[in-house]
Amino acid sequence: MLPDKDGPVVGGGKSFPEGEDLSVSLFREYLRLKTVHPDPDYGEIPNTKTAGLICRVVAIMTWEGTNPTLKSILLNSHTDVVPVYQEHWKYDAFSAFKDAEGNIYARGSQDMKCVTIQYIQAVRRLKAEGRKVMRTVHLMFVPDEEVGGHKGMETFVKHPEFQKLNIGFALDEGLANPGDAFTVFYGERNPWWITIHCPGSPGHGSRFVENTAAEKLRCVINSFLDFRQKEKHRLNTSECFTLGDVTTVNMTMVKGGVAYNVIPAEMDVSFDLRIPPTVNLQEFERQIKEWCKEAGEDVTYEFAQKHMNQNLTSTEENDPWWSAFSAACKAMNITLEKEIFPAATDSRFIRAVGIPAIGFSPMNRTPILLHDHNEYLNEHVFLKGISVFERLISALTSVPAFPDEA
Ligand SMILES: CSCC[C@H](NC(C)=O)C(=O)O
Ligand SMILES: [Zn+2]
Ligand SMILES: [Zn+2]
Repeated sequence: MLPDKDGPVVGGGKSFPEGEDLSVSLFREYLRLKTVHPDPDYGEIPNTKTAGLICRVVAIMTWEGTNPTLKSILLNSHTDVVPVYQEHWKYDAFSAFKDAEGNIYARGSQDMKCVTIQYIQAVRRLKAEGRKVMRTVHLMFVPDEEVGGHKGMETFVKHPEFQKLNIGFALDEGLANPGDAFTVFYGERNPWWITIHCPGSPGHGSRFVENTAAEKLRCVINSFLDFRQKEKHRLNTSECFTLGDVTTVNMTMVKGGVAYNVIPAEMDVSFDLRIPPTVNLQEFERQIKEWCKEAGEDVTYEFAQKHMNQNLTSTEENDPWWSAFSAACKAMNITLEKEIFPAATDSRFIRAVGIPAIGFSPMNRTPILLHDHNEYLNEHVFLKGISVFERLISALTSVPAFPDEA
């Protein structure tokens, strides 16, 4: 249940700084909760901690529409945040310190505790104005997005409780935009995390042993990094490309060897690949197979992540959801920049079950600081975002019934 009027929802009974907007106080209060990996505290669930169980909570708040049989709107946000290197922060990363310019420093201030509170406050304001919505709104708070979403959204989208929500359209996180425009994401690159195993002949470190693991490893690394160079060049020489339009390749782990003078029997290398939805994934895997074959005998690969779904959310003007979203932004004089999200969010699981989803965190004139040291968000940008969500929620909940919903 959402409260009807302004009043402390989080941290009830606490006094907030005098003169501060209540929404800002609630935001800072939420930032102080340590939902940080590797041991996020998702709340006090009786007996789970004492029983030594791992607690993963999905919370849903519902604002029922006047026509609850119609498809609903999902406002999704994750509750966890990534760890910090506290020594590199100007302030305690969980104190939500606000400086003289109104910049609020905290882990999660951009990713994505701001959006969570903005959703809640937008709904609260609409309700306080006595507004009714035609389509039902669900606010969903999910754990574990930052560690791949396996025990969070990936599992939950397959649950009957999720299906019962009858979601027609979803909003989820986006990224800040340093300029005046706001960025919206209508798709994501597929993450592939791959390890290549290079076995070879062992022997004494003083000899020219044939068929060594290192020679194969070198060949594999060259193939992947040559491709990386080409993609980087493609990005840097095209005016209209963003990171989401090219494949990134990063070598992130190398393993192998036991001593200076023992030629190892195996060396392994791992890569983080992010592949745009326009790439033919089967062909790309064939290319990887070819690189392994060229590297030598018995070079094999295995995936730790291999996402194959390439669903995109329509941003055509004749799409009713997009048309409502973009018209609301136009009415607010907001310029939108449409992009493919370069990393992976919970939207990929939502799109994979056929629900259109837009990644949107309303933060313009803000440097992209997610996962970075000194992540911050200005309170005025944060407050503007609440008004933006008010308009968007009104517009999306008013999308007329489709023929199949009547
Ligand atoms: C592949 S699961 C990991 C998810 C993580 N998401 C973000 C937004 O950093 C990533 O893209 O690495
Ligand atoms: Zn996030
Ligand atoms: Zn994140």
